[in-house]
Amino acid sequence: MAKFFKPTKQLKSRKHASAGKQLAQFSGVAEKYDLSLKSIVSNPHGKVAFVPGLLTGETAKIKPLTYTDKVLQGQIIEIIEESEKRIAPECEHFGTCGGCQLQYLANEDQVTEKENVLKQLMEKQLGSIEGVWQPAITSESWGYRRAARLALWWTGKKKLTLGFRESKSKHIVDINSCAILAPALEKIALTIKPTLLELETGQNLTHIQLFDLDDYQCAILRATEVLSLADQQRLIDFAVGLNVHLIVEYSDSRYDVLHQHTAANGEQLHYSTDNVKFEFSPKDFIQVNQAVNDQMVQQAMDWLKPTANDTVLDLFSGVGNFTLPLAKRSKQVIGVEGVSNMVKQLKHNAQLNDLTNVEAYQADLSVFDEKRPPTWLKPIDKLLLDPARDGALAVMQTIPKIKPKQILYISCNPTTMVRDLKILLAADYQLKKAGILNMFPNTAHMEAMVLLEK
Ligand SMILES: C[S@@+](CC[C@H](N)C(=O)[O-])C[C@H]1O[C@@H](n2cnc3c(N)ncnc32)[C@H](O)[C@@H]1O
Repeated sequence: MAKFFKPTKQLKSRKHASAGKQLAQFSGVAEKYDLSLKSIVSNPHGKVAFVPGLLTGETAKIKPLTYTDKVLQGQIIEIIEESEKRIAPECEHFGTCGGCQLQYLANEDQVTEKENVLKQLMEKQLGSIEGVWQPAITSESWGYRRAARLALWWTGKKKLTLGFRESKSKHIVDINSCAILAPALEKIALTIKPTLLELETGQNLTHIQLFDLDDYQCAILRATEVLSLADQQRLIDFAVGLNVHLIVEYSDSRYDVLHQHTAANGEQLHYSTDNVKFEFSPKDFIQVNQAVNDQMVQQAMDWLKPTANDTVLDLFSGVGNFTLPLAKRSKQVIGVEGVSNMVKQLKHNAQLNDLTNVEAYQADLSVFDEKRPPTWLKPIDKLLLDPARDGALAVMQTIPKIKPKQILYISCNPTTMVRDLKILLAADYQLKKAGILNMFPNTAHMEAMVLLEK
């Protein structure tokens, strides 16, 4: 049968809508959540209406923003009937700042709702998950971020906005508080501003990166041009006052340590988990919620149970967050990571912790060439993979070649995780355990850990 090209209807832009082609406002009931915890709301337009900020069961007056034939994205005008689960947001920047959008739900309710949507997705796509579900890994809902990057936006020599992006905008919210940061980092972010405003060459500064390390805090100011000597002295005075390890890093990667914290001792940035020390550079990926990371690594070891006879493959290994705890318990561990600096860092971290049974490879795991199998591809006993949001579709092709008895999949995107798990189930693996990790409380981000066995 001939197929005819049918143009799809474009999303109506806000501009278009405000020009008179807007769908009528309506009152609707929030019926259930989607994967990003937006509510799906009943509506008279015959579309699936997604509305953020609404709890299941609530009735609200909704303004349609954009729509296609089937889907409508709406905005709350007024909540008519509130859920008893709704709580007052704690942060004064709620609604403007792009972060922490779920703070109208208590932490335990956020966890329950995230679990519910993931369970429903897995049951729908993968079949029964009876007996598989495990308790969630959680942390305090505030003060959990041990690393953060804040923007500095100058609109004149003496006008500085310091904070995070506004929701759906490039503008920066000028923060007076940020309860999501570890308290020591919040203190630096808030107290450095008056010093920055005193600088004569302050407009050279574009960002501040903050790290709450095992034994001290580090601030890295990103600069486009060298700061004047007088400004460097002002920053040194600030860093000495707060005892912060302070670095200015320039666009060409040169950097000056303006104040050396005594605990820094010329070392790199570092964190510890499972009695392993991990050094990293500011550009490397690290897990930002230490409490969840500590539990996540322990649970990975408990579920995968590496033994002294096992060869384990750790894909998307970063600087070795799972590789090195695995190496402490296994015969051999192979770590594979795409960013070559992180591969170097992983090798360095293995040495730093006297682990001699680690091999580390750089590879792009989003491609798999059947004709040129990579050097890291060899038979193994167990596989751990912790991909980025795209998941690990290409890696699925390697599974029949390496034949792991067990696979531990850690995910930050349920959609790609379920897509990949379907392939593993079709290859005769069975789901044994699954649960969520609430790595980012007060946000809709969802992480999960799943164990499969042949
Ligand atoms: C979610 S992080 C996990 C890192 C590490 N397992 C940890 O816990 O810190 C995902 C890692 O995958 C790496 N990565 C992303 N895409 C990749 C690709 N196509 N090939 C190889 N590595 C990739 C990233 O650089 C990052 O280090």
